[in-house]
Amino acid sequence: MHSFSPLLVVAVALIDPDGRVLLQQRPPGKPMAGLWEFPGGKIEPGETPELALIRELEEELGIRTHASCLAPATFASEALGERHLLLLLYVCRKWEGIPEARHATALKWVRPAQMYALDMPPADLPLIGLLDALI
Ligand SMILES: Nc1nc2c([nH]c(=O)n2[C@H]2C[C@H](O)[C@@H](COP(=O)(O)OP(=O)(O)OP(=O)(O)O)O2)c(=O)[nH]1
Repeated sequence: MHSFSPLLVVAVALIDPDGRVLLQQRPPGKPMAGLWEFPGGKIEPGETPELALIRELEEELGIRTHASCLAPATFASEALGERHLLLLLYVCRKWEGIPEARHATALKWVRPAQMYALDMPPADLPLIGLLDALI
């Protein structure tokens, strides 16, 4: 029987009071370098999605949030080389600290409609319209 072992990734749309969303640019040397993505990363064994996201936000942006501030929004399902990516997208409007690019090349606050003009990973493209309707 074929065994399905997806790559589980958790990511978040941080939304500011003006309805803009934070994107970060993937650094050189990583797959999909230069593309604009939602902050997040792989869920490590034993982690819940929420704890993985809280950890990634601290590591990547130096901000702190709480599981109760993370609302499940939608997901992406996409072939990724030999693997299959399942990306769980949360939204978050409440955090502590000011995001700084600790891993990314750059950060950018954008409205969902502006995302169509940016290079984003293929899995993210179906998420843009959903975010636009949600915010
Ligand atoms: N964070 C994030 N990853 C995305 C998005 N869209 C998308 O296809 N991905 C893919 C890219 C990667 O294959 C995977 C995330 O893995 P990663 O390597 O960036 O995560 P990580 O922070 O755990 O990285 P590392 O420790 O392995 O370097 O998900 C997105 O919007 N945000």
